[in-house]
Amino acid sequence: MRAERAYITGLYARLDGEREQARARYRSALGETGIALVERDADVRIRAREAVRLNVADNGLCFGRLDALSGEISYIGRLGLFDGENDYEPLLLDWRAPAARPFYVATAATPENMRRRRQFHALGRTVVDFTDEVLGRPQAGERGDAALLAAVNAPRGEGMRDIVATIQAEQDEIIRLGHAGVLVVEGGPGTGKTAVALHRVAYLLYTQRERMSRSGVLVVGPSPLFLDHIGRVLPALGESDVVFMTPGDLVPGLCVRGEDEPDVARLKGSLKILDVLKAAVADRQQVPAEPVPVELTDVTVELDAGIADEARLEARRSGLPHNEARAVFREHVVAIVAERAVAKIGEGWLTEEDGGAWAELRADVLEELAEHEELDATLSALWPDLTPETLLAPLYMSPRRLRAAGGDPALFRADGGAWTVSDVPLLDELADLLGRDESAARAAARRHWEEEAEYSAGVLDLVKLDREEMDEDVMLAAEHLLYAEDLAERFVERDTRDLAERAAADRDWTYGHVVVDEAQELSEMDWRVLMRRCPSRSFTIVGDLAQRRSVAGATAWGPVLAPYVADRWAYRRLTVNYRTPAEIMAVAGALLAEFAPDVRPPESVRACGTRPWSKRVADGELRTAIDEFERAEAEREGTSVVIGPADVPGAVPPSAAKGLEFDAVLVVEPARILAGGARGAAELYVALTRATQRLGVLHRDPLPAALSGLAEAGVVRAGHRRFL
Ligand SMILES: Nc1ncnc2c1ncn2[C@@H]1O[C@H](COP(=O)(O)OP(=O)(O)OP(=O)(O)O)[C@@H](O)[C@H]1O
Repeated sequence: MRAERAYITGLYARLDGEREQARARYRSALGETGIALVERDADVRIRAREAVRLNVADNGLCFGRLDALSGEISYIGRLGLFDGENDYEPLLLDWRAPAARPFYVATAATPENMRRRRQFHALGRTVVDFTDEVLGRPQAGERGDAALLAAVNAPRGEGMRDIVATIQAEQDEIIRLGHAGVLVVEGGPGTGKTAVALHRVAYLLYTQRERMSRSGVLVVGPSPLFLDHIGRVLPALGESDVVFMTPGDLVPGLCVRGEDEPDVARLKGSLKILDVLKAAVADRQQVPAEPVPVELTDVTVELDAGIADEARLEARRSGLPHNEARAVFREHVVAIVAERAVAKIGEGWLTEEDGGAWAELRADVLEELAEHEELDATLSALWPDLTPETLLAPLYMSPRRLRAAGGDPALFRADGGAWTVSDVPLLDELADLLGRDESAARAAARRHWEEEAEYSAGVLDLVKLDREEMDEDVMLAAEHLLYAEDLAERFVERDTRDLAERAAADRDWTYGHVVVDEAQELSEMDWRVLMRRCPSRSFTIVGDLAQRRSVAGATAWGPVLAPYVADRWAYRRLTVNYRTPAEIMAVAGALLAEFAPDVRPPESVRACGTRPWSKRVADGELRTAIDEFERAEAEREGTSVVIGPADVPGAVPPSAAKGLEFDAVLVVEPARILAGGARGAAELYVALTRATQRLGVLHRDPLPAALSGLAEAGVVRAGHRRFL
């Protein structure tokens, strides 16, 4: 123990030394002069990142040691440290380094040329204990799991923690999997799917740093609460090039939380909606019902349905998106209108021989048409410039438009722009179908330019204020040389925002890797958005079909992925539940057997010695019973939650608890959760599997049969703690 303490104290000393150097480099980068601002910003950012990387390791810098059969010893930790004075010998191996792998996968039966695994337990920077496993000698059980059990039993605090010290072999295999394409990881509740996916991100960022830190990683999770819950894990591993989003945030500028009724969500989530969107765009490409007169100086011609139809055909044939095809439409209308006008004007006084005069006439007419405001207005009415929002909102609000596009009447809503999460993939799809609205882009560029020029003019004004203190000649020269707009141009420099910020704001950003959590909830249309964001198809998809709540979600992975990668995707299963103790999983498992008899529940890694309980309450007693639970939990360490139907005060619906966990969970009115919609059983299953220690159920209606394994509260059984 003394030797280990000394070694680990030495590691912290080395870390402190490196930190001090990194801070000094950061400070000097901040003060750098004589280089361009852009370069300095980049340098500062690199140095800041270096300092952050070294800052993450204050707790559990080193958590293990491996002794190989060859006698070689390595220490494993959150980051790599090298001995600067001794040929850069590794002092501490980064957990992601290939040489650290045996630490996670060696077992008594397959020792991977290792003799012993040692796991340290620390308080702050001090090692207080360690456990040893001797490998290569078959023994009962796979691993001496003291460290794992301590980790999974510990009370939960703010957010999820990383699991680097106790990654299990089946998890490690997934984290390090060399598969470059789509990987689906399935497993029951609490099997560490989220933890594994996040550690895989850290691993990919470590092994493919160059590529990943250029393009970043996108993590998609079910709710902002969930993203908060997992938000600490990657920063704790020193990673920051990661963007977190819910499906409602996938289109920049939108932050949508509302949901549609299940039937509408199903319609919008299906690929069949694509035909409706295409037809809705086509429906906005009109021909005039009555001929529209186009008045020119010398003649008036008519823009009739025939002309518009011909031009529309050409524009559609161009294969360009709607807004870009508008130029083709315009060009054809103008060409035909011009021909008619020229023929009309020249009729009777110009002959075939008057080639030059015809050409001149045509040029005059075209010039007039180019600036013709009424024609412009007519063209805009026939083929309007559209944004996804200005197409979709009026479509929802108009039964006529819906009918014309072949949309289900159920898609109607009075407030067209009250976006729901199911609208987000439709808006994203429309961005492609409509193409760029160049006028908007140009206006934005102009605004940007004007703002910059204004800022520069402000700078010049400031300079002028100082004029008394400046040499008059120098001042004049500066004013003459630095026109505001020139100055603005100098300020238009490379974007200096963080990668995560830039990526989140840019619909055309393509990520190096995408993690999809609770992936069973995503609709076919959601998958299209995600695939567009990652053309290289590098995905870690984690989910559990049995926990699916959304009617538009996946019932199998194959059909969801086939349009993008055919059958070229890898599948892995996780089988051990690290969250829910065996006693609670037994109850949840009985429910699972009822609604998904083919799915095997995961096996809990531990029992907690306490049976989950139920209590029947009379109508007026529910509130008091909830209060009682909350009071009892407030006195304990850890976290708790009440999960129930939306109308129970103080309760959160199961959907809001998705992916989260709490030390204690009180489920209220399970029969109503079960009966509440097409996926009620899955919702109740999610609710029951959130607890790491204690589960209670309060009910007024009779308990669903599947929950008969609960102990009735008030009955004290030998060996079981009493609740309430
Ligand atoms: N190897 C491990 N060591 C310690 N804790 C672990 C390990 N694997 C998972 N856990 C813990 O188990 C709990 C459940 O993990 P996680 O939330 O990733 O499960 P999940 O499969 O995503 O669950 P769900 O499907 O219910 O959302 C977390 O507290 C996680 O830290």
